[in-house]
Amino acid sequence: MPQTENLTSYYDIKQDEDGGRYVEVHVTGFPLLQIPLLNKSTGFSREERRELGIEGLVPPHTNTLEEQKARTYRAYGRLTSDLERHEFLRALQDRNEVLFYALFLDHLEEMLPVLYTPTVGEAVKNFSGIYRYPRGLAVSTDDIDHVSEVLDNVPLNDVRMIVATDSSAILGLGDQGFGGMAISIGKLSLYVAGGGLGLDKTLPVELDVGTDREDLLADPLYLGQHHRRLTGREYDEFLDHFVEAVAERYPQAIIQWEDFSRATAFRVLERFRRVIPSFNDDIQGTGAMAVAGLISAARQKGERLADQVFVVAGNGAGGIGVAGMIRQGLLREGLSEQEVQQRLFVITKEGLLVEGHGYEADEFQRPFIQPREAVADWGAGEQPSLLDTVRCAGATALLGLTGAAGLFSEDVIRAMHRNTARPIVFPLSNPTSHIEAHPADLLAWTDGGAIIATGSPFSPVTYGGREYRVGQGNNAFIFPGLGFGAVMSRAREITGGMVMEAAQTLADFTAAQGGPGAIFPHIEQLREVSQQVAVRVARQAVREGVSAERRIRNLTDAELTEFIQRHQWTPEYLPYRCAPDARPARGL
Ligand SMILES: O=C([O-])CC(=O)C(=O)O
Ligand SMILES: [Mg+2]
Repeated sequence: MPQTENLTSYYDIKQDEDGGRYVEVHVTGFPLLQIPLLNKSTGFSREERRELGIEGLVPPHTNTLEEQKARTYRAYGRLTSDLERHEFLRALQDRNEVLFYALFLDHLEEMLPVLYTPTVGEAVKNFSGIYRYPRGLAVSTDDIDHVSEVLDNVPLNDVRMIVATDSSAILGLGDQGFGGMAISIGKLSLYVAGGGLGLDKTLPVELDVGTDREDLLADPLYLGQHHRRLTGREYDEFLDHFVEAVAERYPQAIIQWEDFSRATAFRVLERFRRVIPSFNDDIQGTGAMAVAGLISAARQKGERLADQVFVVAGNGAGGIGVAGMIRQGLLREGLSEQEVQQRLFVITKEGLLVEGHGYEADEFQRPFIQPREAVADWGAGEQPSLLDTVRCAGATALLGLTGAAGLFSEDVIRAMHRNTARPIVFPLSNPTSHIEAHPADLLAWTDGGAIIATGSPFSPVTYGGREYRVGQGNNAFIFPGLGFGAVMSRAREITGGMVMEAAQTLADFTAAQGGPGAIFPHIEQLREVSQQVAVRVARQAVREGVSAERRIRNLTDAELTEFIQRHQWTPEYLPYRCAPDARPARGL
């Protein structure tokens, strides 16, 4: 075990006599410049350089953060592909985090698609090729019996938010092995940029249980474990060890489960959600986002959720998660279970989720299985197709979570358009290459009537001389606020009520501030949305008695907002001082 000497932390944030904050660093000299959380690069003042032993190690001229941003943005402007831009920004993050977030927040709309969906999909696929810096924790099958030692190696003392994936269903891209780490990293950068969580409070995790991809297994340059995925008891034990070790090292941490295939997503969530506060982003985050968008879309038609007939294409974690949230939304509007069943249809790869095809074996999709009688008079055979279902059920809202590019064909959309002048169509699969239909086609096939939102970003589309903004229905509008609200309320559990509250907040925000015709807010509003989501989620945690944070129990709404704002991190350079006990390391 390596000696950690007596260093408990690399730095402390302190206050001077006048109440000004400064950073007291315990590490100085060359190593200080190697820690992205602390490195100000050319931003160190003359005095700091002298005191910290880095004179001569950075260029002579001292830059302000504004100047550094301008310089970096100019270099960024010279790049020619999105993957290159992604690598550039990630390299900046691994060098100087304050500058990275300052730049990212200034250019959120431009850079979100580069750091996150859709380009993050490319980063996942190419991860072994672009790997550079040890960001994030790899917990692999080699570590199964000493996960706590592995966690002890993480140089962060107070992690509150972990995004963990086993990479079995990354976006709509399927099994991606170790490359899924890029998703955990990307999601957490949104927690910081969008939610305002502190940099040192986040930990990306790749749970490397192996991969079933032959091409990866055969590739000596692939960086993950070269064996097939663990399954069954071994898999469960692996996760048990991981969760146990997290709870021990970071007792206040929340886990966001990300991109697990349906076979494990629901099981993992149920197994751990009361053991450690956790939620599944694809089931609950995507579900909440979709319901928020559907509320906004129905409102535009002067209707309610309960007036729609929903077809959800996809029975993975996202599809079943969305169906579950729609069901909750409909029940909340006063429909009975039976009425919900008559208005909510799920489509699998084989066709409608209907009785008699073995779907019953999966308890999580059971609530959405249609009884045979319901489709008996459709004249559509044993298992109606998507088109049959849209036509015969009279669908007015269609959501895609299949990863199947082009699934929403002209036939399907025209059939919907016969059901309603304003079909709600959300092709939500990510990245863009896997989308079920393109917004321009959807508008063309519905004479401009479709109400559209996509999971990946799209530029506005012109149809019939009018410009249509395409709302981005991405769980990025939910998870940073949901997670941050749970962190701030120190929630012991993330309840269904908290998730529903996040959805309602997003819908309310869109109505109030999204602009005319908006189904989702603008991406630049991400921080505002996330803050409101965090406040209302924290309030809901108190209401449900799951908040362990005494300080917020009796706060008014305004006070709670103020409390949350006060804890939101924003990128800035604080002055540095050298800790009295700091001992610069000498020589290699
Ligand atoms: O990552 C995204 O853009 C949204 C998401 O969770 C997914 O598609 O799996
Ligand atoms: Mg996901």
